[in-house]
Parts: sequence; structure tokens; C-alpha cells
Amino acid sequence: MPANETATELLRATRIAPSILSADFARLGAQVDEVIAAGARVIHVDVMDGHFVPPITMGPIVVSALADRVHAAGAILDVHLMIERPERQVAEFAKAGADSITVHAEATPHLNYALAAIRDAGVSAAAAVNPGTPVGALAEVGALLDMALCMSVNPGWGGQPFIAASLDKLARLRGLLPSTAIEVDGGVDAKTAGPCAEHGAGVLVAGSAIFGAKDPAAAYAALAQAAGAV
Ligand SMILES: O=C(CO)[C@@H](O)[C@H](O)COP(=O)(O)O
Ligand SMILES: [Co+2]
Repeated sequence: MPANETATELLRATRIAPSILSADFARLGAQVDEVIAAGARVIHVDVMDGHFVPPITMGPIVVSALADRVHAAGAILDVHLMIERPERQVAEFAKAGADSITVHAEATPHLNYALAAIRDAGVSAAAAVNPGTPVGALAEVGALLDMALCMSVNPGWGGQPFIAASLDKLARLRGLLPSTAIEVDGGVDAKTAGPCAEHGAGVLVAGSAIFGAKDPAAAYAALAQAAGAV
């Protein structure tokens, strides 16, 4: 089965991807509806296992709970796995409704296998690098990547400041993978969104800058304008 072509196409444009990590979980569906109504088409889901990163967040049950409303709106679920040995969980997340799955280069000795498993499940495949990991860690798997994710904070928490060195790193990643979608995640706000886009990022994940704001729809619109997003 090929990767999810609709998702891969959506991820090619410059877009803001709201991360539900900072949403109000007591009314998660309504918060997702709010940003979709504001124009969001990529909803970012941060999965943490208490091992790869200290916190534990959510799993396939949350993906499954959101899938129908997100897909009905023509949007996709972009699932960021911050878990060890992610290849063991790919099938569950695909079944739950993930459209794009990102695994970390640092989380498995079997990155090639993990990415192939994602595509085999009919999902768009992405790999992430932590701030301390060189972009070259993705050099050997370029042909299996629908998207590459440059972490601009150390993974595990929302609300951290953007690591400035990520801008040059984004440019290096863009040079390494000229025709692959590039995502940036961490500390994206109205100040950092523009420079991220200028340095090669297409999909800009934003959690606290959207769901931490009084009006998430207005915050989404401000970020989209700052990034020149669709
Ligand atoms: O993957 C992660 C954190 O590990 C992110 O997706 C965060 O959710 C981004 O949050 P902000 O930095 O935008 O608040
Ligand atoms: Co994330």
C-alpha cells in the first residue's frame, strides 16, 4: 500500500499544525473544531511514553476519538510518536486513524524498517531529529520519507523557548532533502514562525501559542499570516 497521498499532499504546503498537547482535554473535540474552523488542516498529536521522554500523554484511543471529525472536515491527524521502538505501535495508530506518523531517529535502531512499516500501513511516513542529532541521521532514509521533522525544542513538553540554532538546521535539512516536506516543532509563535518558514520549514507545529491563547482561532490566524501559510 502506498503512503497516504492526501496527507502527503496537504503536508507539502506551508501550514500551521496546531498541537493538541496544549489544548483543554476536557473539551478536546470542541478545541479541534475551533482550529479547523479557523483553517487548520493538520492536527498534531503528541504521543509520549514515559521512556523516550519523561511524560506520558496519549495513545491510539485519542487518535480514534478525533479521527471522524477531523477527516470529515478534510483535515488530517499528524501523529508524532515520542516513544521507544515506535515500529511496534505503527499498526495500532494506523488503525486508529493516523494519516501521518513521525518516528524519532533516536528511538529505534530500525529506522528504515519503521518508516517502511508506516508506508505499508497506508500512512505518510516521517522521521524526526532532536536538537542534538545531526540532520545527517536522516540521510540514508530519504527515499522513505514523506516528511522530515526538525525538533526546535527538546521533546517532552509544550511551552519551551525556540532553540535559535534550529533555523540553520532547518536550512541544512532543506538542502539535504530538497523535495521532502519539512516540519518544525517547538517554540513556534508569531515571532519565530516567519523565520522558520524562511529557513525551509513548511509545516509549523504550534501548541501553546494557539491553545494557550485566549482565542485559539485568532492565534491560529496570526501564526498563519506570520508564516505566509495557506
Ligand atoms: O512535540 C512537542 C513537544 O515535545 C510539541 O509538538 C509541542 O506540543 C509543541 O508545543 P509548543 O512549543 O508549541 O508549546
Ligand atoms: Co510534536
